[in-house]
Amino acid sequence: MIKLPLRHASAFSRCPSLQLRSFHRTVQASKEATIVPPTEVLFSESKGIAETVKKNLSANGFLKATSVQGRVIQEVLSNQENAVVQAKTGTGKTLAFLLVAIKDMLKGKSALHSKKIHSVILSPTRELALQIFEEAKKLTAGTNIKTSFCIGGNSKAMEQRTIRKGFANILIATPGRMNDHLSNPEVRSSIMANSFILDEADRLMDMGFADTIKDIHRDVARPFTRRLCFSATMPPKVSDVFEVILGDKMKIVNCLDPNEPPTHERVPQFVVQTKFDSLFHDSLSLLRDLSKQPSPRIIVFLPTIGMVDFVADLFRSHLSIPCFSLHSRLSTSDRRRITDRFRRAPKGILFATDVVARGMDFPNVSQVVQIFSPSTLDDYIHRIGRTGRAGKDGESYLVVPKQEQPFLRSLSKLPIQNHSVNKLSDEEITDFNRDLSSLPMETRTDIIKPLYSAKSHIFENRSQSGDPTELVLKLFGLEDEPLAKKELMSSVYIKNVIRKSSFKGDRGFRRDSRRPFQRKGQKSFRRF
Ligand SMILES: Nc1ncnc2c1ncn2[C@@H]1O[C@H](COP(=O)(O)OP(=O)(O)OP(=O)(O)O)[C@@H](O)[C@H]1O
Repeated sequence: MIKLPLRHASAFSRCPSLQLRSFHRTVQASKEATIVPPTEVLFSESKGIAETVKKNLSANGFLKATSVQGRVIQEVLSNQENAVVQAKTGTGKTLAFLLVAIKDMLKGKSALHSKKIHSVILSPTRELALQIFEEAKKLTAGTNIKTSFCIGGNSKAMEQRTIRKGFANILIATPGRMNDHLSNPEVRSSIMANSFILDEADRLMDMGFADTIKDIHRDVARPFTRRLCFSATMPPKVSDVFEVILGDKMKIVNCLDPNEPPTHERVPQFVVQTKFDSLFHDSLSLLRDLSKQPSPRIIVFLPTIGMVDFVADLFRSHLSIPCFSLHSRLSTSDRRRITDRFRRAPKGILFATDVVARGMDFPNVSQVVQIFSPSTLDDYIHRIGRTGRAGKDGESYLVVPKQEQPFLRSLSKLPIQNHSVNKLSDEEITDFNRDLSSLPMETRTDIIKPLYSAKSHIFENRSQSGDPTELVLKLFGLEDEPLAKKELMSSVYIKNVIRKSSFKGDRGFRRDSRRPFQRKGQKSFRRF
């Protein structure tokens, strides 16, 4: 039980970055103290929540606040302070910040008939922005509060009309599209923001959006605007950027018990370590076994857009369960359609990139499977957070080649157990390999190149991994295709990896998400 001194964040130094750095140190340091869980908070008895909103909460089955919601109601809703809020995945952070946005808006009676934008909420992905929009609509039903969204791929003209007509008191947006709109003076003059909220705040800073976020903050925030940053992970490296957003005074609400892992104990975590050329076979065998459970709803994360389509198409005919694939190269309408179909499917497997790794709240996801490791430990935490939400159970499987030991070492503090899959029979392997080899060589070679770039840390230590081109050629059934090897060796991805692998020794696993080819300080526009 840790009585975190964090509740008196103002006791920290006036310098916010020191506050946040102290926050990180304090959370780490306070091992021996005791966490005081919040008292049970019933929405119906909470101050600062409008009666209509209370009715909407009850109508949606939300009677009691979760831990983070209770802390936000008690420590943030009741004042005007900026705040950084950290809580585990799937614990209701969205509702927590929406309650603040609505309360801050209703504090001035004028807001009830206002045509202004009183709350700007930024999300790292279109899917998450739409999900927050749906939750905001439920909460504000029956009030005069209008909610809208601005996301890439949506009609910009229609969004501007919505803003001009005053139908966006709460505006949920992705950073790029929000920044576009802010170049329009009419949009800028429509903003009277009582709150500026960053959901998945560390991701927003990490995706190379930091400068864009600062630009939006400059155009949106007024002296009276409350700034809020929410996430399950707050790596120290974001402290400096937060300083620009949060100003010189902030409340730090940390719901993580530093004596517990940042993941959910009710979600057992397994790792399947395979030989490189058995990665597909073992992944398929695992998914086959998981598909036999009563209501299998599985999300499979893969490292590149090409791998998502390739593996989904290759596995589909070997699995007896609907398979969906989702990534950022699809149109917004296709992304919405696939997201909705998986959300409603009684059973199915969604193969995806990290486009759904954060925030996405698909109901009753039974397992998360990751084929190859994610880029960072935080990404691992967010990905497995797609299951075991709202107190439900789930399972997590990480299927990696033995060359990914450096990443597994970074998971050493998490309760991960080894798992052995039932091996495919020789006949099943022959059947699978026949399908694999029937795919055009160019298609398979094209998939390998970005995979090389995404997983180059595996290959840099050639003494451990062997000849990396041989490994991946064999995985894709191209070991006997000299043209494929020639094509690979001539590609820039491979040249960079081989150049970097000339450095001796195990470069170890990267602690941050900078791509291996990124020069220090280069923006990381991670596409997923
Ligand atoms: N008070 C509540 N009572 C019951 N269920 C709730 C409550 N608040 C939220 N939920 C449900 O919990 C689930 C997770 O909520 P939400 O997506 O906001 O989590 P999160 O903390 O934002 O997760 P992530 O860190 O992954 O973004 C949702 O299905 C939501 O409807």
